[in-house]
Amino acid sequence: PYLVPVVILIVGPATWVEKFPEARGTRQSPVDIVTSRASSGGSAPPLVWRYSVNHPRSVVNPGYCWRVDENGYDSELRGGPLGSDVYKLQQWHCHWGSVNGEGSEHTVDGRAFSGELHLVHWNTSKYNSFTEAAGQPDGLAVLGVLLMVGSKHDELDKVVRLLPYIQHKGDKVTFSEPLNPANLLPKRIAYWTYPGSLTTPPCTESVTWILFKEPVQVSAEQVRLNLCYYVNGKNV
Ligand SMILES: O=C(O)Cc1ccc(OCc2ccccc2)cc1
Ligand SMILES: [Zn+2]
Repeated sequence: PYLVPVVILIVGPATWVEKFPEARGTRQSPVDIVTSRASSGGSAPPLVWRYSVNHPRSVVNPGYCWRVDENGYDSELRGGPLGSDVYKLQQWHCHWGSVNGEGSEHTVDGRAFSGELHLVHWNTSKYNSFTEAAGQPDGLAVLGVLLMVGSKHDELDKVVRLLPYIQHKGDKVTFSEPLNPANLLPKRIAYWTYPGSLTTPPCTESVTWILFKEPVQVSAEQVRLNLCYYVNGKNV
């Protein structure tokens, strides 16, 4: 019998460990949140945040989904699991799936959501730059917001309506319409938190994850707009 050449093509997360040893770590994200195993918050102080609203922001196509850069404008996230350090919003971005209902990074009791918004903050009490903080175990704090299909999200629409103008990787558009990132968060601010990592290479274990329990609703059209523009950063 002739020998059939067997080529095993390993792509995606399975190959990340080769290039990014951190991906082999013990606090890798995302995870499935097993709600029955979550301990109660105990006496953690309240999580508080304040964001700048009226400043120019840029929406970028980084090659996956989209990212909004805060361009260093003032903001603060403190309290909750963050000890006495003050964190600042660097950027926020989203993760969408290619099939509705399967886009989130985290799952809750095995259930995936249509998408997940990440507001990425860095520890300004201890570090001098985002890049420096991104390499430290207490360097980053990411607020995670689960997205489900429902009514249209007006604040998020300020970004979604710009997507047709950044269809290719590297495209960027700047807008000055007032936008309050706090309006992207759910009404109820109960959350799960755990020490984790970047969910994309270099998978550095530098993220304190804070995932809100209450999903936020976005319209089916908003999901479609995200899906049709961002499947692996290529416009489709
Ligand atoms: O939100 C996430 O998925 C985690 C995450 C957080 C921050 C992040 O920043 C990318 C980055 C990391 C290190 C240096 C420069 C840029 C990339 C991913
Ligand atoms: Zn993310």
